[in-house]
Amino acid sequence: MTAAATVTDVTMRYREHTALDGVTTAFATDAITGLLGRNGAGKTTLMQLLTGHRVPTSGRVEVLGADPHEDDAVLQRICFVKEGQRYPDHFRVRDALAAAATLFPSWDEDLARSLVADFDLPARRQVNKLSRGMVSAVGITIGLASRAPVTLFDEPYLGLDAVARQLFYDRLIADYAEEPRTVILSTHLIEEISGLLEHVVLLDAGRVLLDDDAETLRTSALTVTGPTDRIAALGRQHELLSEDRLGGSTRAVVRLRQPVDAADLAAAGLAVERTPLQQLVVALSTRSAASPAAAAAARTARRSADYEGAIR
Ligand SMILES: Nc1ncnc2c1ncn2[C@@H]1O[C@H](COP(=O)(O)OP(=O)(O)OP(=O)(O)O)[C@@H](O)[C@H]1O
Repeated sequence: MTAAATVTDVTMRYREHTALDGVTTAFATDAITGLLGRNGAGKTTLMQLLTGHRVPTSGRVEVLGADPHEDDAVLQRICFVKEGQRYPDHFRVRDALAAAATLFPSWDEDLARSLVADFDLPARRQVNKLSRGMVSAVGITIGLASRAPVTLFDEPYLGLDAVARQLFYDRLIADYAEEPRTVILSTHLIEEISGLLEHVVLLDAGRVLLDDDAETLRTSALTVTGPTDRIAALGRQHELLSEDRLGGSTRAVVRLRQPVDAADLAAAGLAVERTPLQQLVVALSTRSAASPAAAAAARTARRSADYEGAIR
């Protein structure tokens, strides 16, 4: 993998609070990465470091081969779309877009116009008179039309309705296909975007809990329902991330340690389904909160890439 951005052993402290704790990860060039994690996990902080808005307490951040905090040329190639972005009071929509057009060398005016039309944005209205969702649409328009080689969206959908969010996802994937670039997207609406993601970085309390390609993750876990004793037997061979019991039956999210044959599980009276990414993220984050020791062990255990193709 060639990396557009690397983060090496980065710790970020705000006075006594450690927001990021020894984070090491990389963001592949021309890939869409989902930066996931619970509230306060450290996603925005990591994005602020990647975009030169903050300097880490320790560790190294490199974007397009330079320290983003010290390199203006690199900053021109990074677009950061933040939740709740503020604009100068007098700015109309078209002023915000015109300002962005001067900032980003790869700005695509045609794309900007078509997004303004798609989102039904009133170009002459002041941004601070727009609805919350419309302000988000302005940010999304800037993020896409910037065509910046590294584009970060930090929960960019605040107030956007389901139709507008789908429009964002559709336009993102269409434009990315035409002009591949490095996209880092932080969101809590995991299921909505899971189909877009090629890679997932899951943060938990300032640490990397999971760092893997999305396809590997999709095949690394199963949701299995059946008699509790058989699920317990499965748990001796694999890792049960979560269990819900109802009478003598249990439904469990199982992280596979070695390949399993779904037909064998079915023959043993177990119903098997794929685990949606959101459910896997919830199960991993919940387990980590319940048992920090288990989470630490999991972090140092084999990456789930080792389970590639685990479901036959
Ligand atoms: N300027 C700051 N001063 C002090 N603490 C901060 C500051 N910014 C963030 N934090 C703390 O650092 C931790 C990580 O915050 P961050 O905003 O990076 O999380 P997040 O994953 O983006 O959360 P959310 O999903 O809720 O947006 C939180 O505990 C937060 O309270």
